[in-house]
Amino acid sequence: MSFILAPSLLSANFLHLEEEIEILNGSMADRLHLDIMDGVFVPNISIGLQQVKHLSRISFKPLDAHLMIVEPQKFIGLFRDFGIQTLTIHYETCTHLHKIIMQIKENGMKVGVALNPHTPIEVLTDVLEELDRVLILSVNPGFGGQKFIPNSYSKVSRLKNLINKKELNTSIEVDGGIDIKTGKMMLEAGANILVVGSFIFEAKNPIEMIKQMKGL
Ligand SMILES: O=C(CO)[C@H](O)[C@H](O)COP(=O)(O)O
Ligand SMILES: [Co+2]
Repeated sequence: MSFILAPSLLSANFLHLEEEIEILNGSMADRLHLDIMDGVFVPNISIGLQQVKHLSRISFKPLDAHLMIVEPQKFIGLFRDFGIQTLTIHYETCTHLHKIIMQIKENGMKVGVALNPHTPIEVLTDVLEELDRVLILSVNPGFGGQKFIPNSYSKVSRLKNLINKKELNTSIEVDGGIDIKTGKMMLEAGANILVVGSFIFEAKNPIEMIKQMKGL
């Protein structure tokens, strides 16, 4: 099946990020997923803006930023300057969601909206036309290595139906607890972008694991 594989750097070795990026540069990964956390929207803090700036200089892969931060609109220009290709914001952090979506597009980036596990897909009905992708969180955001929430399967398949009904080609990205088994399930449900963190970085040979996943 043709799909996009985006390793999440969250589970990489943060003491050796440069080497980790070099490994990914030489792998079959399609894109790189950067989890940005603020300790407010989610109970964790990950990488900061300076790290994103430097990572973007050495990555050969296009970069996606998954913003788990309040007031994401404050940082749109900075992420654009760092060369981020797709900026994904959380529905739950945006009072003026439509306005922020348009600001991201005006800044020349592709735009995604992420939904927490408890947030129904219907909240996006009136902005779906504006989106390049919807990110379905299949764990509660904040940490890598969590267990996949099975309800995400029907959520993706309902979203796929809504996208088809509206005759759109919006991408569906799934993030959290993805491995060979859950990844296959989600592709069957209608996802076309898989974000994979711990399953790749905790593998004995991450390059081989990426290759194996690409073969799904
Ligand atoms: O957004 C995230 C957590 O909030 C991460 O992208 C996600 O959890 C990936 O890690 P894993 O594949 O280990 O679940
Ligand atoms: Co993520």
